[in-house]
Formats: sequence, structure tokens, C-alpha cells
Amino acid sequence: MKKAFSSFTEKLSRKVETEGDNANQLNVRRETEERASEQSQVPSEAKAQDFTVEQGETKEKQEKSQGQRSLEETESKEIKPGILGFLRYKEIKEDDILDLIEELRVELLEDDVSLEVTDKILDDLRKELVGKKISRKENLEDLVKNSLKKSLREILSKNYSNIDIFQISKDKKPFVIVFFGVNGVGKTTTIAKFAYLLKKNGLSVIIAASDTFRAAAQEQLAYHASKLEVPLVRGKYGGDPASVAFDAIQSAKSRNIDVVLIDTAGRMHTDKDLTEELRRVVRIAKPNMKILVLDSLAGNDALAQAEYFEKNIGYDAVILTKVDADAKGGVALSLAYKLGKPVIFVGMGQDYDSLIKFNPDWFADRLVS
Ligand SMILES: Nc1nc2c(ncn2[C@@H]2O[C@H](COP(=O)(O)OP(=O)(O)OP(=O)(O)O)[C@@H](O)[C@H]2O)c(=O)[nH]1
Repeated sequence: MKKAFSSFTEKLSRKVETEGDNANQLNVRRETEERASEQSQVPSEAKAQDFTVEQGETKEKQEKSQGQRSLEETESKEIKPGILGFLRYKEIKEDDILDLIEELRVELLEDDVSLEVTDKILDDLRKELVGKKISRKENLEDLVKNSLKKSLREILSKNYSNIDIFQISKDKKPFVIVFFGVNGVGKTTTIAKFAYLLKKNGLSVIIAASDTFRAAAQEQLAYHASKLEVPLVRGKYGGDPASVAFDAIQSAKSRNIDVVLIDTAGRMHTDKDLTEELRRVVRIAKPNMKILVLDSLAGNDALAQAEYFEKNIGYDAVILTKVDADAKGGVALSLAYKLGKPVIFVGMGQDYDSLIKFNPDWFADRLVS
């Protein structure tokens, strides 16, 4: 998306520079010619004092030559740099940006920004730019960047929540969080990162490996749990995920543990059995918070997944993973604007400390700068 924005700014700068220069040159030329014509009307004796005309030149040639010299003189004597500087600006008209706005529309849509959000960005941009007077290329770049940032911040802030999850986790013991989403979005990795953050904030954690559907998921969690020195309740392959969640909660109660993190099997929209199974996990665990994990690289499919889970399970917040690997960046905008639920964290890599609290200002800057 950065590419789309910078290409828009560059093209508009070029347009304004070229047209601004043409307008300036035209003004200077016009002014110069007017002065030359004034001079050509002075009496012939005066002209003779100013210029020596070679013998043998035709009258027409002489006049032309005189005109040319007066033009050169006027250019060198009369046009001061201050005048040029003053003329060097352009007012941006609707027509100047029409084609560029259309190009940007295509690029934003290609970058996974939804139609509604694309329209909003372009409307905001049009309102901010049309009628503005630009005097230098840098001014224009700043103007476009700031206009875009303002619009993106507004979009990203629409459902933003500044909840302090570590604070609210202290209010109820044990605080139970269940994570779900489709296959491979990064649930297990995110749970490990989340456990790391909770520990860093002074909270004790237990993990429930309720993904009994994928054998490797248990091993993956066991690896992270041992690295993070966090207790883990495992289930048998093909076992009942709700029982694993229940056991982990009981264990947290008896061991006075602050937070229970429940991993679940990834499921596609079409997995009716797995969806029913997830409902059961939620019914039995009675989580204090349900987090939907979405993958930034899923494009507009992430929105469809969010709608599916909202309709079938319901959730409180979103964690958006793999933002570091997403060159487009449009999904976050669409999600933040359309879901009606806050994005609370973003995954920015594979390391434990790469789960970052979502912040609209930071994200808007990242998309534009
Ligand atoms: N670059 C990057 N990769 C990530 C991030 N989060 C997760 N991954 C990678 O995404 C892949 C899938 O992650 P998992 O945690 O196994 O995903 P899952 O949702 O638990 O997968 P299933 O259990 O199969 O549904 C792994 O290779 C992770 O390392 C992230 O924020 N950035």
C-alpha cells in the first residue's frame, strides 16, 4: 500500500511541477513580450541610441533584431527572481487529481482494502487536496502524506479499544481466554507470544492444548510451554477438546494461576462438526474473552472469516497475525473499519516479543511513511 500512496504523491508532484512550470513560463513569456512590445513603440531616434544596426540589413530584419534584443534585455533586466518565486505555485483542481484518484482506487483494491474503505480514503483525500495551493514539491508530499494519515487514523480508530488486557486479567481469577480461527493463521504461535507477554506483566499462565485434531499442535505447544516455563494441559489425539479446557481451568483454580489460554483446532467455514465442537468448548470453558485470530495475508477472506465466526461463535477482539510479512497492509484497514470489534494486537514476526499492541497512529504511519 505504501507503494500505491507514494506513486500517487509522485505522480501528483510531477503533474503540479510540470503544470506549475508551464504556467510560470507562460506568465514570464507574456510579461516579457508585453515589455518588448512597449519598447518597440519608442521613437526611432531612441532605438538608434540603444542598438547599432549593421548595414545592409533589411527593414524587417532590423525590426526583428531590435525586437529580439529588447526581449533579451527585458528578460535579463526586468524579471527578478522574486517574481518567479511568487509565480511558482499551483492551486489543485478536481481535474488535476481525477485520473490519479482512479489509479489509486485500483491500487488500493489490489492491496486488499475493501470497497467501502477505499471510497472513504479517496473522498477524504479529494476533500483535503482540492483547492489547496502548492508552492513546492515538498509541500505537496507533506500535504498528501498528512491527508492520508489523517484519513487512515480515522479508519483505524473506528472500533479501537485501548483495553489493558493485563490489567483486566487481574480482575478475575482465573481469567480464561479462548483463541480460535481458521487453519494456519497463527493461533498456537500467538498463544505462546501471549503467554510470554502475560508473564512479562507479572501474571501466571497455564495453557490448554485443546487442539486435539492436529497431532503436531500438541507438540508445538509443548515446545513453547517448556521454553516459556509455563504449565500445559495436553489432550489425546482425537480426544475431547472441551475436557482439556475444563481440566486446565480446574488446574488454574487449584494452583492459583491468573490466566488460562485455550488453543483450539483451526477450522474452515465449512467445518460444521468442528464449529459445533468449538461451541462446546466455549459453553464449557465460559471464557472471559474470546479472541479471533486472523491472518493479514488472507486478504479479503479475513473479513469473510470474521463474519463467519461472529455469526457462529461470537468474539470480543481480534489479533491480526503476519503483519510483518504483508506488503499490502489493506486487511487491517478493512477489519478495523468494518468489524465493529477491536483489533487488540498485531503479530509482527516469529519471536515471542513480536506481538505488539495495536495502535491506530502507529499503524497509519507505518502504512504511509
Ligand atoms: N511472519 C510471521 N509468521 C507468523 C506470525 N504468527 C504466526 N506465524 C507463522 O505462521 C505459521 C502458522 O502458525 P501456527 O501458530 O502453527 O498456526 P495455527 O493457527 O496454530 O495453525 P493450525 O493449528 O494448523 O490451525 C507458523 O509458521 C508461524 O511461525 C507472525 O506474526 N508473523
